Amino acid sequence: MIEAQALSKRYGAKTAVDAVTFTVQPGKVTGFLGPNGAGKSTTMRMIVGLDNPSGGHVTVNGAPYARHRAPLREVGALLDAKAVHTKRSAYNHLRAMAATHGIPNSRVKEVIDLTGLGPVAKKRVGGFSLGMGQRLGIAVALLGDPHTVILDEPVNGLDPEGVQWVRHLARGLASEGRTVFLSSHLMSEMAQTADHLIVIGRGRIIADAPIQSVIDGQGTVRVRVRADRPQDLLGSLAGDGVTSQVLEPELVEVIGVEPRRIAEIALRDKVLIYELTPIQVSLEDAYMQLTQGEVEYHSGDPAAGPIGDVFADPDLAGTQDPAPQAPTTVKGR
Ligand SMILES: Nc1ncnc2c1ncn2[C@@H]1O[C@H](COP(=O)(O)OP(=O)(O)OP(=O)(O)O)[C@@H](O)[C@H]1O
Repeated sequence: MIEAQALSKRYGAKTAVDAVTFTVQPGKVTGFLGPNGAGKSTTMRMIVGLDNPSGGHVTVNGAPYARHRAPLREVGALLDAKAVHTKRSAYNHLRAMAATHGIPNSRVKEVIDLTGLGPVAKKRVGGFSLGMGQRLGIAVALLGDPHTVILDEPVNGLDPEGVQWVRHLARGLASEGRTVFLSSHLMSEMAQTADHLIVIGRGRIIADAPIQSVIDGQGTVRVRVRADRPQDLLGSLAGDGVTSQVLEPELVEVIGVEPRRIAEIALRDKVLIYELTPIQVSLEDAYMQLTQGEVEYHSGDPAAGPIGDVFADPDLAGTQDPAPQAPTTVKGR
């Protein structure tokens, strides 16, 4: 179990983590989500004693990380796979780590098999691909057979088989009663892996709940509608908080209006509806809504700026796919 109490980290004038209090429970996979720069890695680093808190405290399995006599057996962490720059082979790197922590060689072989590193175990780590480095980082995290596993972006660089493997690994560790805390920007993956979510924005917790509650809590209704006069229907549906997107000439997606209300308005306006399908809101939808206003580093409009200028080059005109129609917010119902 991980317990953080008013945990804070400041770097000069920047507050990276702002008095967060949370508990990561054993027997579950807890996902840690948040926009770039929200404070996820800093929080994870403080949990394993790599950064000192500016305020508050955090314990793992009842004690601060540094107080554990055999920390690798308590907590295994993958924090920065690239940090392993060594001329050693993966096998020797793991053996050295095992030796300094009193872990038998048989466990080294086990984690090599578990992480699929067998074919490259004798190769120098310096020549590893991102994905192999990531697998080695996970092997290190699992070396001490720890009760608590912390994985920062574990699927980064992994191929689809590797992504699926991490999912099964995380679920398997949790089903054995271990505490599993992992971050990822891949919402579809997180949706399949996590039981519980902690969402952080600008250093503060903005959600801490079972995953389904996070999705349901946003109260978003998304409905696909096929109609003979969709533009007329959209005009009548327009209102605050209502967003629509034309997908095909007679197919629109409406966000923010219940299906029954759409049908009532269509009936009143004599618009023929021949499909009305509520769509399951995704974790990504819920996350985007939850973190609106918490994103510090915004992406630019790809149609503008220097890249947009390239597309505007007459020599390139007509060589690009047409841009998809952006969602429109319609107001004034
Ligand atoms: N060593 C440091 N010195 C100064 N500022 C730092 C340091 N480490 C992190 N920060 C800042 O603290 C904030 C939180 O960073 P952190 O890496 O924890 O975010 P994150 O949620 O892990 O982001 P990402 O998703 O991009 O990995 C950022 O604004 C970052 O620039």
